[in-house]
Amino acid sequence: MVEAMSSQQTDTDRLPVTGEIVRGHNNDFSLGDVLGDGGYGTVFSCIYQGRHLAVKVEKYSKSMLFVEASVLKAANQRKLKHFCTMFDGGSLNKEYVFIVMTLLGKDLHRLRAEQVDRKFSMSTGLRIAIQTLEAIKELHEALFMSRDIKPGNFAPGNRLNQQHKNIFMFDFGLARRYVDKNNNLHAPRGEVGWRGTTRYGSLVAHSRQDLSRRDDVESWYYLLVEVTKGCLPWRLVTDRVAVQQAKMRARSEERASFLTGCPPCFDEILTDIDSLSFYDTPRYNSYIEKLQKVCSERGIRMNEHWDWEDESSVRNTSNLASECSARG
Ligand SMILES: Nc1ncnc2c1ncn2[C@@H]1O[C@H](COP(=O)(O)OP(=O)(O)OP(=O)(O)O)[C@@H](O)[C@H]1O
Repeated sequence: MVEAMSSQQTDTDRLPVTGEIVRGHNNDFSLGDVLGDGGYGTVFSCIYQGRHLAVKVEKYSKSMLFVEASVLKAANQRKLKHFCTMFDGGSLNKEYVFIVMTLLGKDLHRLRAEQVDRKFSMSTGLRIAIQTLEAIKELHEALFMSRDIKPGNFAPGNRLNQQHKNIFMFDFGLARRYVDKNNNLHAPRGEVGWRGTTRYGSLVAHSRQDLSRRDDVESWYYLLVEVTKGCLPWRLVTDRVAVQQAKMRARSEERASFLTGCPPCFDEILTDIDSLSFYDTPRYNSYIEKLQKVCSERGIRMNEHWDWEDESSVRNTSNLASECSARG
């Protein structure tokens, strides 16, 4: 649907704007409001035949949308629950490429920032953790790894489409197949460049080594602590080496304070993730079962309201910027 293109910048590169019509392989789509901006493109809302959709557009020469399209195609063939449906896609000359997909709600990074004290309830946090790990398991079963697991790459579905109870994974710009054409696991390539996001990167990523499925799960673990506890110790640290050191202390002398207030099974999950090597298949089900057990012990039902569906837990966002810099 969307083909690989040259990485060379062309002088025809441009992005369409709201009101413009983009022509897919099957249909034309009129671009609505801007929902978000990414590295090389923009995501627009779109209504097509009464359906609420999102159109992600990237400049032609910079685009990685062909990777994204491959992931969604594999996910859709398998009817995976936590992935958008890709309805169409295309390109215009050498100007831009686009894909048309399921419309999602705000991402989990933004939703947490809008909560009182930037903190989800334990109910919302644990249920996010379970669904995001299910999504990672599905992605891995489709033979891709994300290499950029973080709250900003997950979002609930849209209420307009009755998908608001389901958390979706999106943005596969850094995704990679971890098997070759014969379905054999790729061998580690030795030292590679940094990929992903400093706050959620695994220790292997910090040491610039090649990533595997276990690194997605380690990144998920940082997401788990952040969405349940409300923050990570290195939230205000920007220097990558200092973040790496903080992640190492969180496993040794600062382990107790890192996991203060967390259910005891978080400690067991971290020990287990740290025991995995490059080729191992992570024990997703074991972690999901542990988190489900915590939910049932605390009387948390899987279909409860999310915090963001409850007006009283959403704060006035006018002071967001100053509080963010104070709290990280
Ligand atoms: N299907 C969707 N429905 C609704 N909003 C979306 C959808 N996909 C992306 N967005 C919004 O657009 C923003 C940018 O999307 P995305 O992260 O896919 O782009 P990107 O270019 O890869 O971004 P980045 O450079 O931040 O990695 C997201 O944060 C999100 O708010």
